[in-house]
Amino acid sequence: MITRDDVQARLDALAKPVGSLGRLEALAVELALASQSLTPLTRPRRLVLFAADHGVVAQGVTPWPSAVTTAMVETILGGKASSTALATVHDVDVRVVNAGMIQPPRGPWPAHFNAAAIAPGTVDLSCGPSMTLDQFDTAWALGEVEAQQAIEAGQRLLIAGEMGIGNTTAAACLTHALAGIDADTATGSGAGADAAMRIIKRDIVAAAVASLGGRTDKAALAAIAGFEIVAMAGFYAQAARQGVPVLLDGYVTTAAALIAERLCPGTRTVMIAGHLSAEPGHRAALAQLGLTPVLEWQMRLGEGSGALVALPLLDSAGALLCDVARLSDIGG
Ligand SMILES: O=C(O)c1ccc[n+]([C@@H]2O[C@H](COP(=O)([O-])O)[C@@H](O)[C@H]2O)c1
Ligand SMILES: Cc1cc2nc[nH]c2cc1C
Repeated sequence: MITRDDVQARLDALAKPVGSLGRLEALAVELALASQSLTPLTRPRRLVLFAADHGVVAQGVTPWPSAVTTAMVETILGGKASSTALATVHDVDVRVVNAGMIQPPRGPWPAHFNAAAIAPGTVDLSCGPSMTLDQFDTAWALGEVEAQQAIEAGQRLLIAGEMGIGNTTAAACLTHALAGIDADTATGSGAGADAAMRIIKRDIVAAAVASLGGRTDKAALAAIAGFEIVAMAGFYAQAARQGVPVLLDGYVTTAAALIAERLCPGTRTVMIAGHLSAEPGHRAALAQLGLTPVLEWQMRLGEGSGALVALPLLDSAGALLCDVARLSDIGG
């Protein structure tokens, strides 16, 4: 078991004044602890993008139609999305998973696309449970298998990203239920809700979580989650089981991380927070997991984009631990 003191001692012994690399040293500590290695690797790495649709879109919680989920997945598969541009420039392998879209992307599908769709979108969570327990288990297993395949392919760092119109409503419900913040703080503008739409969204979040009566067991979480969110939770849990670090993206991936930590305590030990999303509940969600974001850049895209922008800083932290001589080796 590598402790914080072990990593700090190694950093302090390097050929540099103690503490001279500031926050980068704190990030190196996080990476070493998450990897349980004093020489952690950040390559090769993979982004798995989970996509799904949300029945609650029918309530007017987002200005975008569900068809945009499909259009964006087609753009991602075509390598023309923000996420794929960032993944390419940072040497990140990409896979795309249809966890439950209403309309699958047009074929032909490339080999890096997993077409396993649980259902054509969730049930509207304002009308009843968004998914069955069986669907929850299937979504969880989908994420677990993606993580396991990535690890068996030699990936040393994993990122989950998501695409799903309406999924910030599910994320707000989960954060309200699991991070102890009220519905108003948990509810943001998502992909562009205006003030009136945000009030509708907040009231739906408040009512859905109130109907759980304080429960946060698997059945309760299944009632308010989305297929891509549960799949990401399974992905994180499997990465943790294998001791492989995960770099979190924004509000939606952190909602998945909260589910993983609730159902598989200890999953958070492999997590590093890439950035603080502009969604107002994100800070509390990260605090619940004991995480400090690398960047605070007011990003709110999803698709793994915030994690990808933070990634070069993680590479820098890893390079310190792997490639810098000790002061004692240079006669200092
Ligand atoms: O994760 C975040 O921090 C985040 C914040 C705002 C929006 N999003 C993305 O926007 C979409 C959901 O927004 P909405 O308003 O339709 O719920 C979904 O595709 C997410 O990837 C993601
Ligand atoms: C265009 C668009 C791209 C996205 N990527 C992630 N969420 C998104 C939401 C929209 C609306």
